[in-house]
Amino acid sequence: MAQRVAVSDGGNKKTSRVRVAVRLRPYMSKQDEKSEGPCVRGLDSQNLEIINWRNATETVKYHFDVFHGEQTTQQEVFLSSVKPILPHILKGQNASVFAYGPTGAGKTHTMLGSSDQPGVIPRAVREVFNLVKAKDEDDGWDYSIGMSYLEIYNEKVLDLLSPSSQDLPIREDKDKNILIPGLTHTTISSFADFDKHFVPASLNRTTASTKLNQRSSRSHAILLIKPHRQQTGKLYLVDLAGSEDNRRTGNQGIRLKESGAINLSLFTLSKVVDSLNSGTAIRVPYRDSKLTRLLQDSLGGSAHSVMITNIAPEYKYYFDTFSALNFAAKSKLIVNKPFTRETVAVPVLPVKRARDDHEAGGSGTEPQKKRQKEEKKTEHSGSSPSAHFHSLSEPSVMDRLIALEKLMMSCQDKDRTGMLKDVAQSRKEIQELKEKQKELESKALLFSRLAGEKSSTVQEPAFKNNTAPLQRKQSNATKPNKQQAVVQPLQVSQLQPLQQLAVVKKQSVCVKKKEKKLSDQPPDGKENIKENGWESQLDTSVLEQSRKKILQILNTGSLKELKGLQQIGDKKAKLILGWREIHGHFTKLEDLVKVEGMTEKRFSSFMKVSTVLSYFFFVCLFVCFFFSFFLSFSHTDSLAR
Ligand SMILES: Nc1ncnc2c1ncn2[C@@H]1O[C@H](COP(=O)(O)OP(=O)(O)OP(=O)(O)O)[C@@H](O)[C@H]1O
Repeated sequence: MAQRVAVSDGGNKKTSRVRVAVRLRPYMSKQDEKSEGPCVRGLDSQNLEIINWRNATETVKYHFDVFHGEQTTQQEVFLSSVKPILPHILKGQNASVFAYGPTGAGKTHTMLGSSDQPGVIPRAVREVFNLVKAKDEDDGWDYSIGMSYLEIYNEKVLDLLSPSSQDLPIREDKDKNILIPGLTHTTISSFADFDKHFVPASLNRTTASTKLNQRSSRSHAILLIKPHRQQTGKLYLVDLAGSEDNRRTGNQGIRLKESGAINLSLFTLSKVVDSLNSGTAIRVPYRDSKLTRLLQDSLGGSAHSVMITNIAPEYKYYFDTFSALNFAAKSKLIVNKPFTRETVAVPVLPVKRARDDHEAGGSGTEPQKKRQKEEKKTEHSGSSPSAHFHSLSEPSVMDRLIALEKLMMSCQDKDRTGMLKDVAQSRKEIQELKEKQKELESKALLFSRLAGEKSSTVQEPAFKNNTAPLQRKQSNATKPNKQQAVVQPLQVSQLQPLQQLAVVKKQSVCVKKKEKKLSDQPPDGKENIKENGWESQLDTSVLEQSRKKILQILNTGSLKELKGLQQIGDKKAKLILGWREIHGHFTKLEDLVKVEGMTEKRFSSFMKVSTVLSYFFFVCLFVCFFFSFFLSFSHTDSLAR
């Protein structure tokens, strides 16, 4: 069994890192109608692997303190992950055990369990009684224990032992102990006594049905156990609400709001665990959520903490599993660099242990082989392996995976430096392109005034001669590199169809007319363009590309990049970032109307201006090139004369 690791903070104080266990729940084939088999599996008692979303013939391997496979019993989880930390609370140290993971992956099963398979909570309480009893016999201790039970729902602290109470405050005393004035503290003298209070109080917890779980926990449930002695520490047993992707849970309205609060507090928890384990953060962001504020004296410092990350094996949980593993691996990584990213080609996959075969229930093995064969075939045929993940084919999911992978990779300093360089380079290029665009727009306006109707008689060779420098710019901006695959400026996408421009001259002229109409419209860009007319006059492939790039910026762009979009100011960009934080990614551009203050009209105006401007940009270039040629031609002509 892995030992608790204490990391010296340089002084006398020792800081315990958070031990991380991962528990994979059994495959529930009924839930997965397609019976695709598992996407993740255990390798041994500390390692597991998940299929690589980028290339389905590869796997990503993770290492943790403990890995609990599908067949692991409740007793085994308790013995290996929880029991060892309990004696510390009798020595005056605090401890916390929390179950983290996606909705429906087995957190409540792990923490609470059922009457025939009791989980961590009843087992830990029983064990604390045993420990206290032993002390009582040895040193004449008082036998009783105190319990409190609360939930954090929508960032409110609610007393589950006194359900009528309101949101309770969280305070810190002079010794940095976290207190909740007004929280019920009940004395229990036996396990039966505990049961008597705990069971009805658990029914007060906020749960609701989501697409993924009939009884999904919508709050973080926190049980506090404290032996009645001056010198004892306290034990927090926490069943966290599920980390969730709202597109899959089908959450709307109040569920969506709950979900926002859940995801934000889990995000803060991840930052806290990360900064604790890195040991480098000046400030651990405990105060950023009620959950972490409450756990402050029992997470980090001298406290002993265990995080049991629950995951599910079905493909439909793939994205959630991947995120949960990265969250858990990140918290392990900094201490002993346990996380390794390896790729294992299918033919040389480690031979499954007999138990794994059994776990797959026979049904998982065949479809998996079949799938691997198909995956290989597709790889040879040159199509993207990620296409196998039909549930992941959504571009926004891909974007999130790319962002996640960046997060994973960012832990390696070398990659991080390279990435930062690339980002800086991309930003520089975006800025240059913006400046160039501005310059060209003003030149084009000047030339168009001079030229009047002559622009329609443009000759192709002049245009061709002038394309080279811009193409060079374009190739610089689009050279394959990680960051540009994720964040691509609108201006870059506008440059791509440049080569087509000479061929589709007729369309350009058509857009030029549109440009005139645009200039007639009022500043909000709402009027004078017939609803169905403007898009139909633009080249559909360019239009599509333009929409795609805008969506990409909405989903992955920084505040600055969002502000670079037409009609998106500082406030709107912040609202977009906030929406993204809470709800995940925009699946389509039309989702933008869900952002506060973005009405249908504003959205339509935003779309028109953004898309038409990209065309306008081409026209400017076109006119500019023509006049450069025209002027040089007139100059040569006058010299000849
Ligand atoms: N290790 C396991 N063995 C058997 N059944 C399990 C296991 N883990 C979970 N389950 C079953 O899976 C279902 C979902 O589990 P559970 O309710 O514990 O998920 P959860 O992560 O707490 O979800 P939520 O976040 O929505 O509350 C339940 O029916 C549970 O009994």
